[in-house]
Amino acid sequence: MINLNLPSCDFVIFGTKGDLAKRKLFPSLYRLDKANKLYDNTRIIGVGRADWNKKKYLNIIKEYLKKFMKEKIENFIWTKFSNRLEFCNIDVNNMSDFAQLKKILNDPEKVIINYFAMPPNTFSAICRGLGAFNLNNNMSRIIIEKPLGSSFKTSQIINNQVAKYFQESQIFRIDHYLGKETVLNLLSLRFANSLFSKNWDNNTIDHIQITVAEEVGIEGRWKYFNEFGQMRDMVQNHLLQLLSIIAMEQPINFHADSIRNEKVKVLQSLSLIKDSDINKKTVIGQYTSGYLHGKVIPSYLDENGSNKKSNTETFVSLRVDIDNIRWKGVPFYLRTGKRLPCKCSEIVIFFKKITLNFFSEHLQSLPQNKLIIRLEPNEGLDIQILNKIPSLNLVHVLKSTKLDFCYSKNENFKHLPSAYERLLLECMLGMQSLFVRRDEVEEAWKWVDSIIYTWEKHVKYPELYSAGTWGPLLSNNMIIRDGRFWS
Ligand SMILES: NC(=O)C1=CN([C@@H]2O[C@H](COP(=O)(O)OP(=O)(O)OC[C@H]3O[C@@H](n4cnc5c(N)ncnc54)[C@H](OP(=O)(O)O)[C@@H]3O)[C@@H](O)[C@H]2O)C=CC1
Ligand SMILES: O=C1O[C@H](COP(=O)(O)O)[C@@H](O)[C@H](O)[C@H]1O
Repeated sequence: MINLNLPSCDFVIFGTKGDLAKRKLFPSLYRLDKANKLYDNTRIIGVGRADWNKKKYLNIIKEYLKKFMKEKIENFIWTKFSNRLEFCNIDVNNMSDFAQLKKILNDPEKVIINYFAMPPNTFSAICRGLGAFNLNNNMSRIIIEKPLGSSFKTSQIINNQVAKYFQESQIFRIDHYLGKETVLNLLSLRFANSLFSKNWDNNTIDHIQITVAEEVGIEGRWKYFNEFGQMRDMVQNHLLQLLSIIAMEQPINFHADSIRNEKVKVLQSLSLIKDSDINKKTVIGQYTSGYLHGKVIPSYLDENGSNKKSNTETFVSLRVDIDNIRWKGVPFYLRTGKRLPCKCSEIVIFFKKITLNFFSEHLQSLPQNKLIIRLEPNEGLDIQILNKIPSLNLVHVLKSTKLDFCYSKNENFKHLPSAYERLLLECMLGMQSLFVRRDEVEEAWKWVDSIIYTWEKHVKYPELYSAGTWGPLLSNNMIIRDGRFWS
């Protein structure tokens, strides 16, 4: 149940007809309602450009839920949920339209959560509209989506526009990876287990791999994606957030700023990749047609339908070094791409082999210890260790074996709330630790900009890879050159 000492709230969803609202926000709000996590008087006000009456609006939202939720709509929950719904016809470029919203938001005691599920070039107009009607007062919060800008400079412009109307404590920058259960578990794994907390540095770890592989292609977002590419769409935010959590020092407590302070230090310590290393440490790719699960997949260029040429990357792999005492000499290999063989996100920690002991000769030919953190699917962990094979043999023969923990096989771990459910709830409660602070976004952009700038300077084109494969061969070469292999 929600904490009744906190003020109740209303949600305002700008962009109620958009893809994000349909696929993620309404289903998550429905599930929060089903879990009794919304206040009785919470309303959900959809903002969009349409002449819809309430009946039409309710039908539309019900259709979204039917289409995008795995579970069936329950009549009782739908009745409760639909009573919360209202529609407000606003073109955010017409400031006077906000007067209608002001009329609806008539309870000064309530927190208002404004979700900007809209293109970033509308953020400034929304802020102005809210400001004009004092809807940016201290009861008001905003949630803004990634990517915030397409470079350090453009992210500053957006952050500055928003900061004219809202304090940092009112701004919730969402990165949905931070709401995934398995990502939240990284904190527990690292800091609640002495097994790992004491063995998490360059004395014990050889290298770390972070893979975020997607099966999907561009899914009707070609125009947006072609401007951004995988580096800006995925690495700048999701992958660098994962890396920061894996690499950060232990925060002094769970407070938002304690966690964000540690993450930002990691981002500030990312080594810049020298011009002369750009081909050694970075690989970009673009998919051509291929096969996935026996189906023919069109190339990136054909997905667009207009035969437009493009050098946008749909795949990136990088060797990242962190310039601090804990991580000196431990490379982080990052890889992410569209149209890879499976949807699979995982972090693999490769521990160093033991050198000087009585097994040492034998050990050199055996795999090193690994901790495999499966973010999705098959959420869970594997630990790979060496065990003696039972036998009467007088010498110890060792074999790499797995300790496997899988969420779905454990009664207490079966229900995984979705990332957006978690993040909407945290915002309702005013908790910012799972949201990204301005300096984190900006530090991540500075580092990503430096790489993109070098790619452009050296006119680096993406290597082609067939859909359904693990990206360009050069990505394998990048890691093999260091004497290692992708997991
Ligand atoms: N879709 C996704 O999975 C993800 C999206 N995001 C981010 O979320 C945000 C929204 O994305 P998405 O839902 O895909 O975008 P869409 O283009 O699907 O939706 C945007 C919505 O904004 C509305 N809109 C645009 N201009 C105005 C205006 N002047 N007044 C009122 N409404 C307006 C559009 O209304 P109309 O229909 O009338 O044009 C549309 O419903 C973006 O910032 C995106 O980068 C981030 C991660 C994932
Ligand atoms: O933010 C984004 O994330 C999705 C991948 O999210 P996931 O939760 O399904 O792993 C990605 O497909 C999209 O391009 C990007 O904008």
